[in-house]
Amino acid sequence: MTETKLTARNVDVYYGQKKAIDNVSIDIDNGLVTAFIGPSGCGKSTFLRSLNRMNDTIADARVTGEILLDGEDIYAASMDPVALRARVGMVFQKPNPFPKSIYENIAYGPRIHGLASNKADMDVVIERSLTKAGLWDEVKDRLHDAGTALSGGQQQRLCIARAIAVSPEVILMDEPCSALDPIATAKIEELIDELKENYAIVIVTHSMQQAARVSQRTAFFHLGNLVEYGETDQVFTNPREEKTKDYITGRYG
Ligand SMILES: Nc1ncnc2c1ncn2[C@@H]1O[C@H](COP(=O)(O)OP(=O)(O)OP(=O)(O)O)[C@@H](O)[C@H]1O
Repeated sequence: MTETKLTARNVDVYYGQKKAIDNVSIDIDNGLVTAFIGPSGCGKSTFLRSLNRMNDTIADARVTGEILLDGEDIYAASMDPVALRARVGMVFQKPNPFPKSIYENIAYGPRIHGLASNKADMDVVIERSLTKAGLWDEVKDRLHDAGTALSGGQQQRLCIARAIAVSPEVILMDEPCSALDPIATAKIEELIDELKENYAIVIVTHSMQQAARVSQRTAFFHLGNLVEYGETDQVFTNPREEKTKDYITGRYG
């Protein structure tokens, strides 16, 4: 039995006068991976960013409608966006470690959220996060080296470890493999598969092969609309909508 983690109801997102997302409603479930696919500019990243209020950081962006996390309105005045982004973490297209050590990259979040009261507790959080991100064995002897000195794929796993360190409930990934080679991509995909047991994961991807490999649900966006949402197998093998069919058969995009 899956349980709904995030619910969007009639969500519009505007940049100034321009509507980039039009009346999207979707339930995102725990314990599985949901892929957002669709042609460039269809609003996948915009909608993803509305799920943890990252659009707040873009001047001009405005979100209307309702987004609920475990039934709680994330746009309510009482919701602290910093606390929200710990619960709904994000991994970006380009790995973006802080210009600090591997250790400090992960320690930062738990420290500001008060999740480790002393060095021993922090060490446990660091080891646990790096282990879950599949990076511990590769970096355990050089935790004080710069995060930016790692390979691209390792940096992306470091960013995943950083998101995990604050015990999120949801992890949003915006094309997390687009800057990585096939081997590093395969590692991240394996990791996503392992992580889904404990989190709701949403991944924006340009690669339909990747969506088919890693996700259990797929949402197809087109021109700001959510055209089709369903089990990944169904969307790819038996799409309900003509537009979805055109996209997955490569007729446009
Ligand atoms: N910061 C911004 N200011 C103004 N318009 C924006 C901004 N970000 C995105 N847009 C516009 O909103 C629409 C949706 O863009 P978005 O980046 O969400 O699409 P996408 O599906 O993620 O595209 P891609 O796959 O190319 O990353 C596009 O028309 C884009 O030009």
